[in-house]
Order: sequence, then structure tokens, then C-alpha cells
Amino acid sequence: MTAQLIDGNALSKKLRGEVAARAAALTAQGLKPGLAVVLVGDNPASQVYVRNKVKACEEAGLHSVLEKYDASLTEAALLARVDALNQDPTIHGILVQLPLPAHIDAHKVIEAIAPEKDVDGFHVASAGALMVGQEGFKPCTPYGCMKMLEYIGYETRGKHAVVIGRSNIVGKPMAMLLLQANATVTVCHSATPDLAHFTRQADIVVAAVGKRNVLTADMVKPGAVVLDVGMNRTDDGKLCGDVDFAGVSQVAGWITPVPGGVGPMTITMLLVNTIESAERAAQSVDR
Ligand SMILES: Nc1nc2c(c(=O)[nH]1)N[C@@H](CN(C=O)c1ccc(C(=O)N[C@@H](CCC(=O)O)C(=O)O)cc1)CN2
Repeated sequence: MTAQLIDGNALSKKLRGEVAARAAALTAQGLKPGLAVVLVGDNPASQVYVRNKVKACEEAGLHSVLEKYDASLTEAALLARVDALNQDPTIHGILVQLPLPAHIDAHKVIEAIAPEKDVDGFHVASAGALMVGQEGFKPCTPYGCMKMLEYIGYETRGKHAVVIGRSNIVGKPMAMLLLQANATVTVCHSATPDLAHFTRQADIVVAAVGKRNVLTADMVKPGAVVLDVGMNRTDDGKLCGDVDFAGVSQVAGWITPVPGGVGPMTITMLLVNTIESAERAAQSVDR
């Protein structure tokens, strides 16, 4: 292995420590930061993620509420719950875990979250703010990727970044954040012919497809930074990303592992967004 590992657990520990200090300061002023996590259905991976989110809140001194609903919950009932959480002054961040059951329109639910509590950064107001460079919550996974680049002291200005994947929650916001950081950005997706043609030119590759071995060693420029957002299972049930880790780590300069890379950073940036939201609420009370 020639690549250096970007350790998402180590960076998370540092950043969560900073969140804990900010939470303690707010709590001392009489404002306990609060996050509401809403889960509908029994997707096993989502159950793990929401449990980890609640645990991370507890460890950082944030108040959290986990609302779990059966998959038969109606869209109207979910919208009513979101509305109640919007009105709740003890809650500064609201997230609805995705994916939602097929009978619920996820866009409609996300748009129902008050933008000032949209700590997932999925609301169109947050997406629009990111697009035009205004203040708003950044989606946690791409935000975590940017923090990882900062952590290794990587200068993105003038670099060529290739993002593989165009989802609303990772690919598109990732491209926007890299663009804001002065990288030249190419977005590749399922209809891109000859993906390797693009990735071989990249100084930074972000793989966010949800498919194993999308990026192999022959597709990577020596020394490139490779950020693996994928969360897949091998045939024998082991967690793995989108990148052929064993092969690519022989060529890349830096690489994130799965597990222990971007995943924990997603939860860390959720805490960062929640504390930010609570601090904004405290400031508006002070005014
Ligand atoms: N409302 C949201 N839904 C979803 C989001 C999101 O940001 N908001 N992102 C993903 C899932 N996700 C967060 O919810 C998430 C995925 C993975 C991890 C993580 O820590 N992974 C660990 C491994 C965990 C395991 O053992 O399975 C790792 O990579 O080390 C955290 C959060 C989709 N939905």
C-alpha cells in the first residue's frame, strides 16, 4: 500500500470533541441543543444509522429524540409530525432518515422541514443557498468529504476533481462544494461513456455510486486523493465501498477506508450542523 489512509474515526473524534465543547457552552447558557431523528419502516441499515446518530448526540451532550414509525405510516401523518417538530423550541435540527417507504414522497417531506432546522441540508432552500454560495446547511456526507480534504491539508484550488454519482444528497452538493473550493469539477454518472477516461485525469476522485469496484487501480492517477462514499456488502457480507480498496491504495496518494472513512464523518457533520443551528437559535433569542 502506498496511499495514506484518511481516518474518518480519528477526525470525527476531534470534531465531535469541538461540538461537545460548544454544546456545553450553550447548555450553560440554558439552551440544550436538540436533534429529532425520524425513522419510518424497518430498513436494517437505516436502523443502524439512526442508532449511531442518537448515540453520537448523547456522547457530545446534545439532546436527541428518536421517533420510529411502522412502514404503514401515512404521508399525511409524517407531515404532521414534521410540522410539530418545526414548532418545538427544544428541537434545533430535524432529519428524516432516507430512504422512505415508496408510498411516501420524500421530496414533499423534506420540503416540510423548516429550512432553519434542516440539518441534513436536503431542503431546496439549503440546496439553493449552496448553489449561490449563501449561508445554509451543507449536506453532511459531502461536507464531511470537504473536512477530510482540509484535515490532510490538501489544496483544492486549481485541482481537477471527478465526482462519480449525481444524487441530490451526495454527488450534486459534492460538486458544488468542490467548485466553491476552486477545483475544476467533472461529474460522471451512469450514462458517462468511458468513466476511466475522466478518472485518470483526476487529482481528486469522489466515488458515490453505491456499487462495488466502480473505481479500480487502472482508473486512478498516481498520487490522487480517493474519497469513497459507497456503502455496499461483499458476497460474504462484509461492508465495502465503491472503490477496489486493495488495488487503488497501491496507486493513490490518499484514500478513505470503508468502514471508518466517510461514514462516521456523515454523522459528525450532522452534529456540527445541529450545534450551528442551536447557536443561531441562541443568537436570535439574545437579539
Ligand atoms: N436523512 C438522511 N438519510 C441518509 C443519509 C443522510 O445523511 N441523511 N445518508 C445515508 C446514510 N447515512 C446517514 O444517514 C450513513 C451511512 C453510513 C454511516 C456510517 O457511519 N457507516 C459506517 C459503517 C456502519 C455500519 O457498520 O453499517 C462506516 O462507514 O464506518 C453513517 C451514516 C443514506 N440516508
